[in-house]
Amino acid sequence: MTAVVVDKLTKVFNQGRPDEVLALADVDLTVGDGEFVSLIGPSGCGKSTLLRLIADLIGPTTGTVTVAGLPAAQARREQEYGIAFQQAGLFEWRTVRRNVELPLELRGAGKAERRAKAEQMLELVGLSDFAGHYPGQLSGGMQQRVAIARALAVQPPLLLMDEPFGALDEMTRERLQSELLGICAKTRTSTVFVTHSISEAVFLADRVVVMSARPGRITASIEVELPSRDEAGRQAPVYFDKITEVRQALRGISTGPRADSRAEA
Ligand SMILES: Nc1ncnc2c1ncn2[C@@H]1O[C@H](COP(=O)(O)OP(=O)(O)OP(=O)(O)O)[C@@H](O)[C@H]1O
Repeated sequence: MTAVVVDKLTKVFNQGRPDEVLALADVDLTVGDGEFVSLIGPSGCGKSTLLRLIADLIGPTTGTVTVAGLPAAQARREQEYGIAFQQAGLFEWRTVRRNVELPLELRGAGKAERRAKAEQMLELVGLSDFAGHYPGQLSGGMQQRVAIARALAVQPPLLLMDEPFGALDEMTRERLQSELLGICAKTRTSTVFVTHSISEAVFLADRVVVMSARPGRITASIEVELPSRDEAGRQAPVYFDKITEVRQALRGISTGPRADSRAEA
C-alpha cells in the first residue's frame, strides 16, 4: 500500500486576516511503501507545514492527505506514524526507557509489553546500557537516538522527521544517518525526512523532493540510486552528481520563477 498520498494540498494560515500566509500551494506528493523521501527547500517554503499536515497536527485548507490508505486524522488515531523533530523533545523527568515507552503507554499497552518493546528499540539504536539514565545525562546525539527509538516504538509504517540531526556535529550526524538507514531497512519503515543539508538529503533518500520558496510547491523530484549507503557510497561519483542536481534544482528556484513553470501558471 502507498505510504502517503498528498493530493492538491493548499495551506493558508490566518485566512482572511491581514497577516494571511499562503504557505503551500497545490502540493502533490506520493511516498511509496518503504520509500525514503528527503524534503528540501529554502527556509520558510513550507517543509515543516507539509510534514505537520501529513501527521494531521494541523489541517489542510484544501486538498487531502492519505496515510496507509487512511485519511490523515484516522491514521493519527491509529498511530500509523512516528515523529521525530529537531529538538529531541524528551521528557526530562522520565528515564530513557520510560520516554521510549510513552507512545506505547498512550496506546494502552501493558507493562511487560512496553518494557520488552522499549528494550528492543533501545538495542536497535545502541542505547541499551542507558535505559535507566535521564535525558539530561546523555549527549545531544544520544538524545536524538532516544527520540528515534521512541518514534519507532509503535513500529509505525511511516516515520516523519523534521531536521532531526540539524543540531548535531558532522561526525555524529553521519553516524546517525547510517544508523537510521539501517533501522529503516530492518523495520521496512517509509520515511519523510526534512533537511536543509543537500548531502544529507541525497545520502539518505531514494528520492529527493525539492520545494520552491513560499508558497511552497514541489519543483523537482530526483531519484537517487547509490551503489551503497556507506562510506563508499559517499565517495561514489553518482553521489556527487546527485548533489549537483539537487543544488541546481534549488538554485533554479531562487534565481527566478522561470525554473518553476507551475509558479507562472
Ligand atoms: N502557525 C502558523 N501561523 C502562521 N504562519 C505560519 C504558521 N506556521 C508556519 N507559518 C508560515 O508558513 C510558512 C512556512 O513555514 P514552515 O515552517 O513550514 O517552513 P519551513 O520550510 O519548514 O522553514 P524552515 O526551513 O525555516 O524550518 C512560513 O512563512 C511561516 O511563517
